[in-house]
Amino acid sequence: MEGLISLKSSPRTSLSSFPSFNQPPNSFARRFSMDLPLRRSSFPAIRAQQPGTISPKEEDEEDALKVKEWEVGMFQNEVAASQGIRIRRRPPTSPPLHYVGPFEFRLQNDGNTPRNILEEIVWHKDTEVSQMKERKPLATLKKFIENAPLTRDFVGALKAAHSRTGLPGLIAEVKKASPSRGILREDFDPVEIARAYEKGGAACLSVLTDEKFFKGSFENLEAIRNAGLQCPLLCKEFVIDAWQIYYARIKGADAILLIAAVLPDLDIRYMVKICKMLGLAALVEVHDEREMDRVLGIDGIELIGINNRNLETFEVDISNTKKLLEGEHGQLIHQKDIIVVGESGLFTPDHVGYVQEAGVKAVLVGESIVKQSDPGKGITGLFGKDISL
Ligand SMILES: O=P(O)(O)OC[C@@H](O)[C@@H](O)c1c[nH]c2ccccc12
Repeated sequence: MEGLISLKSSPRTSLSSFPSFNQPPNSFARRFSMDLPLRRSSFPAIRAQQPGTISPKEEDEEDALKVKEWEVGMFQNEVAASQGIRIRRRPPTSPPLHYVGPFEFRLQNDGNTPRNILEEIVWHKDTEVSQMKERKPLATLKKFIENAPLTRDFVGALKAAHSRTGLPGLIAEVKKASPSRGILREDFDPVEIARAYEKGGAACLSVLTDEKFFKGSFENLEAIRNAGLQCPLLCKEFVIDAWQIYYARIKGADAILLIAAVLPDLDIRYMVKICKMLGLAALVEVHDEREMDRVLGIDGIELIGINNRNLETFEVDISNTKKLLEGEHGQLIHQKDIIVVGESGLFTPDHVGYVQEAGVKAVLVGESIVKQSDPGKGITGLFGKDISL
């Protein structure tokens, strides 16, 4: 570390704040270090005379790019950490995604390995999104959106269902599998399930689009959108880049999930604005008090989801909804006229009654209804009465 001492003089960085997982690229250390042994090839002048090597200018540019990538990664993680966000974005030095040899040979827990499932999902998403972006650049998506049909009123549908039934409006989730529960339903026909949900009285539908961890897809979202149903659709994704919001809009979403455990405040502000611009509702998900505080400090949020499942450990505790709605939080939510959605782990009419009592006007339910042979009847079981009437 001593070799990096001259970094202290950089106006934008401080050595003490370097996250240990995010080491600078070698070229960076090389450039700024007085102590590192100088290899012959480090001297552009000498190397330039060797035939077949890259030019000093090329190497400089490559170095500059690596430094930039590393700096951006570092600041992003630092900003996030200062807001209590534990999920780190994929460090530039993380292990390759393709097979490079036996797993045992890779370095574990040196900061290059995801610390929990949410971090693993987010790191994988980073790679996935950069590949998708290359294939469909934002400019192309924007052109499609110009001709896309109007979105449906997601929040309005929840409010209408709540006033019609006196029960929380239901967002019924089309979910084939999850990392914590494995496959939930073998005979999985997304459109059939969506139809059954709508018939059973769901106000809105949630469609998982993550392929690797939830066995969902954007094709499912699109197919459900094209099936002629009325319910507004939530795109259930791990959004880390605004590009995904545009993509979801094209594939038929009326709303999109934004997870506060993953996104710093500035990203949430920016993404909420993009959602408004595109006619989408943003469901901003929180799991603890700190995230609730952060989200309540952001203007323009209409819909907050309280996840009863901790996405880092998979623990489910429905009293989390109650805890996060007590005291000042509850008052602020009321003043701001925000609709709260109770999410995850709801199986019985008692559970629904419990979160309603806590103050939610909507619930998001997957497992307990998707597992039933008739998911529409599953809804009747969940509420203890037929809510389709
Ligand atoms: O199947 P459950 O326990 O009823 O949960 C549904 C929904 O809340 C859950 O799928 C969920 C809530 N937030 C998420 C974020 C990503 C993936 C999935 C989720």
